Amino acid sequence: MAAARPALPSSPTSLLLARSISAPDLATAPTWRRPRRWLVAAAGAGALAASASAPAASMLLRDGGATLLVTAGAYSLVRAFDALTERRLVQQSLSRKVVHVLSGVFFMASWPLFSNSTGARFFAAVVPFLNCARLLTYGLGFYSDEALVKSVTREGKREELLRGPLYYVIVLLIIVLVFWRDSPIGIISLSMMSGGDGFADIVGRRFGSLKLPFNDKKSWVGSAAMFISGFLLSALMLSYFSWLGYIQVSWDQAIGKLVLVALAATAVECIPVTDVVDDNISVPLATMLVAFLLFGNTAH
Ligand SMILES: C/C(=C\COP(=O)(O)O)CCC[C@H](C)CCC[C@H](C)CCCC(C)C
Ligand SMILES: Nc1ccn([C@@H]2O[C@H](COP(=O)(O)OP(=O)(O)O)[C@@H](O)[C@H]2O)c(=O)n1
Repeated sequence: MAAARPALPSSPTSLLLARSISAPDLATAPTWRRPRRWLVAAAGAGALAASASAPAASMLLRDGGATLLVTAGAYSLVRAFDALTERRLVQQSLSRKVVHVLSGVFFMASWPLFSNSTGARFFAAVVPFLNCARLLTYGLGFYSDEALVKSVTREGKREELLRGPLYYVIVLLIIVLVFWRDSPIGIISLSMMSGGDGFADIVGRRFGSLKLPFNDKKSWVGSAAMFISGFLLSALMLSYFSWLGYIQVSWDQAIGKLVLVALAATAVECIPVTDVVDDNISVPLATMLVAFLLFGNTAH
């Protein structure tokens, strides 16, 4: 009586495995040549795991690639302004502020490069984290990076890296981890810090002859530039993320709320507390508070 034929495995890999010993051989093959049941089961499990984790693998690949790309972008931005400052095509104080504006805006604009996985924000957070480490390393003098110092400091002193620039990048890290791209609070806070505060300096230094009565270091024009650029950039970035489907914006209410948030951020920026709290801390914190009170966690 012919020996009972073992049931052929059904999953793709185990079929492949079994095919290496064709079906008729299975019945007559000596025991040592029959695939062990555990081996067939393991191969089947592997095939199932591989087919189930394909999307996860592609997300991992996408997030890893986006992290590398944005990190390279950050490095290139600083290098570009180092070259412009070196060739005296851009003043050092202007270079710092343009890097201040562009790094926040470009970083926010890069967020859709990352996948929809729950871990995507942690990949995005790697970029400000690496720049934190970079600013600390060079600001504390463990190594020197003249390009970085020239493009993001006013007086070319490495210790300056440990104040404004470091606070700025820490705020970027917090915004990515806490709010990410599906909350208007982070988008508006980053817009006010990068666009608002950045243009307040750029415009105020040039045209700000009429100083504020309560703060002779700031001007009416600079504060107006803060309000207008912060409001416009916030509206632009809310539109960007809304258009991409990350948030829903009810513009009939959002515009009025954005005006109030921009007013609050501008008020905080112009009060004379810079000696106590850096603008890169006070402006985003004030914006987060007011945006949370007005928007909650939705942009309605
Ligand atoms: C100069 C900066 C802050 C100083 O502000 P303030 O004291 O003058 O008010 C900004 C420092 C930027 C930092 C060196 C680089 C940050 C890069 C960012 C995390 C990612 C940008 C990516 C994008 C694609 C360019
Ligand atoms: N509201 C403002 C803000 C800045 N500014 C001008 O920009 C310069 C730098 O501003 P700031 O001290 O806020 O600079 P950061 O602390 O943002 O780097 C000030 O000394 C003013 O000349 C202004 O005129 N009005």
